[in-house]
Amino acid sequence: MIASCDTPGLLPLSQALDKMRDVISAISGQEQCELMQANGRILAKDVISAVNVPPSDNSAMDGYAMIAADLQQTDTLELVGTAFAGIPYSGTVQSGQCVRIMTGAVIPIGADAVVMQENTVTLNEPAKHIQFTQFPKVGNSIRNAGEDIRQGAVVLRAGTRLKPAHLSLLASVGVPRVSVVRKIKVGLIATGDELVSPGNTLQSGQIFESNRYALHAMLEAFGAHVIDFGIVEDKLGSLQRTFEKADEQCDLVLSCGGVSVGDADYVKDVLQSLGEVNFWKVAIKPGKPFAFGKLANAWFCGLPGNPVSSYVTFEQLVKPVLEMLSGQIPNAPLILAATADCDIRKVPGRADYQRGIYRVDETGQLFVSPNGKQGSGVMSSIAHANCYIVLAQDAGSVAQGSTVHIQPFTSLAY
Ligand SMILES: Nc1nc2c(c(=O)[nH]1)N[C@H]1C(S)=C(S)[C@@H](COP(=O)(O)OP(=O)(O)OC[C@H]3O[C@@H](n4cnc5c(N)ncnc54)[C@H](O)[C@@H]3O)O[C@H]1N2
Ligand code: MOO
Repeated sequence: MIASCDTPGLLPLSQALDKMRDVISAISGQEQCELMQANGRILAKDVISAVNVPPSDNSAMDGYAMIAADLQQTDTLELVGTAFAGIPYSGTVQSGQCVRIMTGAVIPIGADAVVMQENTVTLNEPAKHIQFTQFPKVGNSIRNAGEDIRQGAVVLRAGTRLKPAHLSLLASVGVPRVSVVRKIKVGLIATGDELVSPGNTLQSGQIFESNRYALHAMLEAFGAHVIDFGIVEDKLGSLQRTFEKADEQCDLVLSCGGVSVGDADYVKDVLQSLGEVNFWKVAIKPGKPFAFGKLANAWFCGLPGNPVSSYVTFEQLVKPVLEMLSGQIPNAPLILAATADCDIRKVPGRADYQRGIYRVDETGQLFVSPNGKQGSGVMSSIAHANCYIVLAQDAGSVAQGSTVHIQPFTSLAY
């Protein structure tokens, strides 16, 4: 029997993700990575700080360090020395004395406050006495030892995807390299007799293969090691052989196309013969015929061939699989409320991921409208959009002025 476009009993997206979470566990391989090369890698172990950051109390300003209580009695102190960042003052500050101090220099023993130099007057040349126009509290302009990170504290948790700020944070605790999860190996397969690579001349009935380019780029952006198996013809034997080869080498095999109910849609049959289907058909639009299962060795995701469907299912279903496999702390997509700028058509039965353009008006309010034709073959709808308009599975059409949910594309980036 041929399934109709909105067959009842499709698996809601949240349940599909739960089913994946139930069976997938993180791979165990890890490797050492120099900090300079670690951007985008996923931490395999918690990092504990061996030091305080900053290591010592130090000055936040160029100025003078003194005993704050002295400036309750007098406005002028004797200048007894200098503290530079990296070259501390070797003496002890006594009552009535002050020390010239630079930003980052260790607070001299005895001193308990710093006054920035703009709030002082140098009385003689060379300077022997400093007059103060600010009367500080204890701790003024002092950065305390350990105020950023305490010795023994967890700096970053296992599963953190390292971003530039994390790298500086790790360097600040003196870590030169980190244990990261090894790259997930992903095999990429496009299926379809009609597909030819860009650079060739199209014969009658052929189209340029395009899905692999976005999928490859998104996999690389995640930090996966991609093994590209190219375009495979719609023949059971060819598909079977390619899947077997990919299964031997990969943690995850991704195919696109051939997963629906047509006479040349063999992907599910191959999955059934080489492994097992966990689920097939999800209640999202586009992307309904998405299939998930296990081959002998690798996990398997069968993405629909329509270009927008393959893109959307990658972001909504495959990306979470990559996070699960790499033990990454899940990165829930940002959902914002926006006002529909126009009526939006929607048929109940599947959750829509319409491609939209949001804008912020002069009062800061967010508005959104669908971007052009919403067909699952219309790649320009996604290429020129900046968000998904997410309409719930049971919802119908939405009237202009209603509140809808959006997922900005920037929040889906790694
Ligand atoms: N009778 C039914 N027909 C269809 C149903 C259904 O429920 N009943 N579902 C439709 C939906 S929804 C989708 S999505 C598609 C998915 O089908 P397949 O995954 O089998 O994909 P193909 O048939 O192989 O291709 C669909 C479309 O996309 C083009 N394509 C495929 N691969 C690529 C590629 N790598 N680069 C560019 N374009 C590609 C292909 O030429 C087709 O035009 O099924 C519906 N049918
Ligand atoms: O579910 Mo399909 O709408 O063409 O992607």
